[in-house]
Amino acid sequence: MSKVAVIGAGSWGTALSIVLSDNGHDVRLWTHRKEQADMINNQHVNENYLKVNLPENIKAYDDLHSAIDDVKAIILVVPTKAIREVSQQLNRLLKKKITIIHATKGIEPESLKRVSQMISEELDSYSYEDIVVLSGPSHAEEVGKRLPTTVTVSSLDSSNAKLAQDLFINESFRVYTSPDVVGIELGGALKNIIALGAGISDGLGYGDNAKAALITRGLAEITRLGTSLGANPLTFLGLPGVGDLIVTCTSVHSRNWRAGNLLGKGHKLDEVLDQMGMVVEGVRTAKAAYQFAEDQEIEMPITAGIYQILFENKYPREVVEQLMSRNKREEMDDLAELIGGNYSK
Ligand SMILES: NC(=O)C1=CN([C@@H]2O[C@H](COP(=O)(O)OP(=O)(O)OC[C@H]3O[C@@H](n4cnc5c(N)ncnc54)[C@H](OP(=O)(O)O)[C@@H]3O)[C@@H](O)[C@H]2O)C=CC1
Ligand SMILES: O=C(CO)COP(=O)(O)O
Repeated sequence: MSKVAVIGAGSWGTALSIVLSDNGHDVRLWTHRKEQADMINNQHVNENYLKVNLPENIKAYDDLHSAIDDVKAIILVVPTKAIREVSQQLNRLLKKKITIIHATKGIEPESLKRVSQMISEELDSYSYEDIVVLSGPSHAEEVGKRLPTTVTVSSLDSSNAKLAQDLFINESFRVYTSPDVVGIELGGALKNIIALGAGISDGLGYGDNAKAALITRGLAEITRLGTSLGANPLTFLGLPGVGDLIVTCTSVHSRNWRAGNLLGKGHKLDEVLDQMGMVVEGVRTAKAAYQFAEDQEIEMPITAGIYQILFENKYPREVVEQLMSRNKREEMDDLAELIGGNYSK
């Protein structure tokens, strides 16, 4: 078994540490807060982030240098906005090339860069091909209780993806591989926008019909943007696409759904984000996707509506009216366009 470092001691970093510990690995969980490291080491809990008891072979560190010393792999799980800063810290410390797996779901607003691009830009001796992404329908709250979960790992270097698969796979955590890094990262990031929308819809008191429509038409938008950036459309029908979209739009565990739900009930964005205490990635991702879609003239009406609610103080009900009164369309034309084909009647 191997020494592995999990960088980021939030809910997802903690849950992934449990999987790795169950697989017999020597897990070093890094946090930038000393008091949190002390709590994990002395009481074996990480109470603000995951309400479970932690195995004793998860050791917390607040010193990054010691955390990554002699490890076989680094799992990077900080929010997207911290990825560059933490990668820069790693860059100063890394003495040799170690496999890096990230499990972060977001994109950078100004550049629309994906997480693997950001990481490889900050690490001198790494290229984009070296980074692995892990994504799929996987709430930390369920993984922490060892409930059955499936995810996908991907890297342009398939040996890195296989290494990640072997590190994580067990009887309650099934790991697939895929070659489509772009699709997997974009699926994981963009579903958070639609989950905000599903939460808003529930907060407004709408029903399952509205949510099913958001999921389905949301998937069409994700696929449209994703394929324009080189993703394989099939990926969006898999675990990192429709799978993650379903779980995030329908689960009370979802931070994005919960934030959306409060917005739908009339709370202001700042107040909602203060209340959450955990990262709500969909907010920054909505800004990134909206700006890109505008620049590239990609049709993303749900994303545009959510952007207006988040950043232009538009009332959610007005956005729903706007979406429901769009021009009449043929659904099959849209669907065919998503896979690059033409539908002829
Ligand atoms: N939670 C989940 O179920 C899942 C989450 N993800 C993704 O994983 C990523 C992390 O999410 P999650 O664990 O939920 O987030 P949380 O908000 O639970 O935790 C984030 C952690 O990162 C730390 N952090 C934030 N900024 C920095 C920084 N600059 N330097 C060091 N540490 C920092 C936080 O520290 P502090 O305590 O100081 O805030 C906290 O420990 C997100 O991209 C999310 O989308 C993916 C799948 C499932
Ligand atoms: O990505 C996730 C589940 O797969 C977690 O989503 P939330 O950040 O909305 O909780």
